[in-house]
Amino acid sequence: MRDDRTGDFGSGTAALKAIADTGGIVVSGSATTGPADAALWDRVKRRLRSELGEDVFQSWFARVEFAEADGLSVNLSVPTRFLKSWIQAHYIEKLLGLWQAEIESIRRIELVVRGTIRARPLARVEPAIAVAEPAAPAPTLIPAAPVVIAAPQRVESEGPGSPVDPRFSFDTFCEGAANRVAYAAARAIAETPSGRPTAYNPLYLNAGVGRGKTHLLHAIAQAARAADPQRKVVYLTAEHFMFRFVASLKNQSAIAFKEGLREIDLLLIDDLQFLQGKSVQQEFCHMLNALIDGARQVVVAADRPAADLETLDERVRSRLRGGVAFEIDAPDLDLRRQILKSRYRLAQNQNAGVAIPDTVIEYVAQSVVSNGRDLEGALNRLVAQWQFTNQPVTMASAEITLRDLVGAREPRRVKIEDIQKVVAVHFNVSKADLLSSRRTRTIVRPRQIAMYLSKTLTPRSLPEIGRRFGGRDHTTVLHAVRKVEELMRDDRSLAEEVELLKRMIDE
Ligand SMILES: Nc1ncnc2c1ncn2[C@@H]1O[C@H](COP(=O)(O)OP(=O)(O)OP(=O)(O)O)[C@@H](O)[C@H]1O
Repeated sequence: MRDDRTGDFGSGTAALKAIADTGGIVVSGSATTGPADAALWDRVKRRLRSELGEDVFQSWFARVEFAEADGLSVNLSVPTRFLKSWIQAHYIEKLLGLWQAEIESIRRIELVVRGTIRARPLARVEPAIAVAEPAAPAPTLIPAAPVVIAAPQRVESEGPGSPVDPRFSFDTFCEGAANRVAYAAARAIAETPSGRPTAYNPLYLNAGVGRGKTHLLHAIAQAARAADPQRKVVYLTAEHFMFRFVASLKNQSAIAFKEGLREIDLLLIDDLQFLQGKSVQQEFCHMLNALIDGARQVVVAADRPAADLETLDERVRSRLRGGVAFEIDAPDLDLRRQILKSRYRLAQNQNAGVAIPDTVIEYVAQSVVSNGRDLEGALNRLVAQWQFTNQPVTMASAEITLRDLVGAREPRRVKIEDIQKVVAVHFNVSKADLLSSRRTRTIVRPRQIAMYLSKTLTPRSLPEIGRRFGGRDHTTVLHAVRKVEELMRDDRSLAEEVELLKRMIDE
């Protein structure tokens, strides 16, 4: 903690000096914090800034805070796991060196993620960290109404139906392994003329939240009406059905209500799990029987299999069991990519100039694995971040914005084989190419990146990494590591690509 100018220890740093003078043995208390330590940290930051440049400093260190220090270690706190692993991988030696210039006895820099921030409502977006602003602005509050992708334009369906959202069409529905059968059945129903119900009657769609049940029902309703405007198509949520039924009893129009329902050609019932009440369920059962027996098509969607709808009348359940049930699974990676890309195209049409790098879209696809709604929510947040901060969306800022959707996960032990596999697939080369002595550019760069990742993600030594890459010398590995670091400093998109690879390896 010597003052650069005087060579003396600054005033107020007595505690740390005492520790340093005892060769790292803590004299009193296990750690010290105070204005003097903050001054030391300021000095380390000044050095970082001048050695790394303002841009790099702002990207990675502007939100790092000094927590505490003892004679052996310095604890710094960072806002995210991402930042922790980034600094750990790239700057830990530099930090250690700078701290040792202040206190010789320091042996370790500990990075701690600050208290996990509670899940925020979708409307709140934190500022990006990877921006060259002098200080991070306060969180920006986005108006609660959806501003990014236009709000649904609801239109009333004919007769007793619930509103249908024109955006939820077959054109905007992405098909994948998780929903292929349900999608095919939905299309067949929409295209089959009235009076000739399909083999799936009733069709029962079961899926966890946000997996596209409502979207498919709305798509069927719209496509069926477009194919035959005379066809009586009604989309109804179970709640809407209950509301209409109870209201009709009250105003003594129950008979007209029941007759109206029985004339339907195609009935689509959503969220059946919410159907409550004995008389409502009885009426529902009568309607189901009348329609199916009268060769009309019925489609029902719920968030669980019919057998698990415990509050549902056994007669309704049994009638549903007489049809065909399909489940929509959680989207796999390919479907997640499709959904994101289609939503991103929509967002681009509605927000001129919005730019989210491919690597960030891929990051979202890899890390938000739950359902279509969360994917949409993630994309909305990124577009909102871009709108409200006026800063480009980067991998680092996306990680912060989406941290509660992505969910915390302990890093797992990475193997060199995993790295070679992921890098080979990503660059479309074979693992044998990576280990070979071929020196074509298309192989050399992936090989260097794989070596760099092996050095930063595993505890393996340079000679060991060299051995695992076809028996190369440790100096070759060192050269590769330095080369990739140098390239990443000048080429942000390469840096993001490498960051993406890290995440894929950590999957
Ligand atoms: N395969 C998909 N293709 C395109 N968009 C999808 C797909 N799956 C889900 N989505 C989108 O995700 C959001 C949620 O879907 P939807 O409302 O249909 O889910 P749900 O299964 O009805 O969920 P819940 O039971 O919570 O109502 C919608 O905006 C929808 O467009």
